Amino acid sequence: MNKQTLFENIKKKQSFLCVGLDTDIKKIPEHLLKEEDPMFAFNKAIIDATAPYCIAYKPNLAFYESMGVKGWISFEKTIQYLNENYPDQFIIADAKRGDIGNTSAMYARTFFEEINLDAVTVAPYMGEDSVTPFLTYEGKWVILLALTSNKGSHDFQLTTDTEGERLFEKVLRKSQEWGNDQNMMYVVGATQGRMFEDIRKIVPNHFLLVPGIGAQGGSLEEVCKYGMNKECGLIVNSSRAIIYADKTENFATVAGQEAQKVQQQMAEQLKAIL
Ligand SMILES: O=C(O)c1cc(=O)[nH]c(=O)n1[C@@H]1O[C@H](COP(=O)(O)O)[C@@H](O)[C@H]1O
Repeated sequence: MNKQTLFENIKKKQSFLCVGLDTDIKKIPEHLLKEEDPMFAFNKAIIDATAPYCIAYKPNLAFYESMGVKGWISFEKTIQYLNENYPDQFIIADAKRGDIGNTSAMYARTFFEEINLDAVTVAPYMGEDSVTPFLTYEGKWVILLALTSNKGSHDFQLTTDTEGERLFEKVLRKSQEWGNDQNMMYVVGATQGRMFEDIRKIVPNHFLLVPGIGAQGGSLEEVCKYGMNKECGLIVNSSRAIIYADKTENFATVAGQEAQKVQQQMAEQLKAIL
């Protein structure tokens, strides 16, 4: 999916919500455990209920890989279900990969050839040759970790070099030599507040993937105030606050209602640019 189509979908849906499919077998409603594939059954119900209110889904690979082969099958079935039934959804593999060039090429093959995803999250730490193999696919996206939502972002990302440049700023600046706003996005945590101002000085036109509203307490208003650009430029993720809002047989309906609440807040914010 290209950037223009993504923005068209945002305008159409009045939403820039990404529902995070962090499907934990220990947290899904008990009645699903008797299904042949409980993780897929959960995802399917969540997707059907939330799809009108979001423009993207982000399955986090850790949740699937922790279940071994079974989890990988649930992951593949979920992607296939999305591709067949909701082709306008932007699908992100939250995998946080990156390795020496030939290994990164294998990761890219996994997510862009073997399984048909739009984007994959990539850690920039190993540098150019670890990122560029993901960028050789037309219409696919690399989402580079820049300034993450967690406490540990202070350990490296927010530290400053001798010239006063912070590490996340170096990531934003340097990576523009490898890709552009048509094939690269950046992860910026919703918990980072006013830092979005500094980020927009370096990458005014790129889309940002923003996790951290909901369970991690980040503010959607603040993200929009400092991070939104004229093409929205934001895909804001919420996982636990939506998918585990209810643990009863009614879970999917409640997840849909939670997604709709976020969508309504987003529609308000979009008035500033539309
Ligand atoms: O890459 C990510 O998506 C990510 C980066 C980041 O800085 N912080 C962050 O929370 N995430 C992911 O975003 C999701 C957040 O989930 P909730 O806190 O439940 O909404 C999880 O899948 C995290 O792994």
